[in-house]
Amino acid sequence: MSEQWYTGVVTKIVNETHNTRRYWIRVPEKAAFEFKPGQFVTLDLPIHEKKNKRWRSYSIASHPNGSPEIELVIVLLEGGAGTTYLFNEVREGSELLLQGPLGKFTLPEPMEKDLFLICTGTGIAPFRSMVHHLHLHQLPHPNIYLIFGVRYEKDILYKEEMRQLEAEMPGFHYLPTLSREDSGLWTGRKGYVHSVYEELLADRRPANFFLCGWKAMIDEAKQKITAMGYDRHDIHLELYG
Ligand SMILES: Cc1cc2nc3c(=O)[nH]c(=O)nc-3n(C[C@H](O)[C@H](O)[C@H](O)COP(=O)(O)OP(=O)(O)OC[C@H]3O[C@@H](n4cnc5c(N)ncnc54)[C@H](O)[C@@H]3O)c2cc1C
Repeated sequence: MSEQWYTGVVTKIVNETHNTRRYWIRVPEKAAFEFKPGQFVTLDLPIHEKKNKRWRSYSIASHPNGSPEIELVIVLLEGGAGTTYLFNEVREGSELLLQGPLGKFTLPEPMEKDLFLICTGTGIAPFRSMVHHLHLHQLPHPNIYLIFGVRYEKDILYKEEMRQLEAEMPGFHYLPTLSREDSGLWTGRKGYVHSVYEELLADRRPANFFLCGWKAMIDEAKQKITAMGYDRHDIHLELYG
């Protein structure tokens, strides 16, 4: 774990959806930004005098690739000080103070049980990193179910890329699930993420759960998964707030 602060330079910003942006940040002090898929960085944003009120954490959405650059995917929270700053003030070429890599939300070693990666919104970030990493290095893995909840089809992040990975990776199942889509054009899963893993685990086979996103989804998933008879040690969390 690194407690040093680095100056990163924003090299590219791309709108991923109507309210979510991808930020690429290069850290020139590091020849390669080394981290484990699933880890995060903390940004020190100039939004408050007090240090601890300036810090905002973001999962690394890219996979380790030997370069000094990482990608973050950030949703604008209305009235949120950190994301308002990132969306309104930060441009390509801007500098950001960051610390990392941090966190223990990483793939189990060895991976013996089926993996259920359950997320909402930008909670997909650490899982994108993990799945790309497994694919790139052709690492052996059990069945992986990426259950990704958003409200509408327009909110889905990395859609084409995830579909491509699913086509190329035997045992990887991509399950975007929409809670509010009612256009009639969506033929995929509807409802909340919970009904998806409940259905897939009707046989109660051994499984490992990784949950990432905001409190409401995580609390509900923890409660439902333990009610299904799984041990709390099989549940790993990355709570965004
Ligand atoms: C380890 C970690 C990794 C994270 N990774 C990401 C990431 O990859 N992408 C990302 O967009 N965010 C991520 N977050 C959340 C991020 O750190 C900020 O909390 C978020 O960007 C809001 O910051 P803000 O200053 O705009 O809002 P604040 O003013 O700090 O937020 C106000 C309140 O809103 C809640 N909140 C914030 N966003 C949401 C939301 N979308 N839905 C429901 N409640 C919310 C917060 O819990 C807080 O109580 C992560 C958080 C942690 C702890």
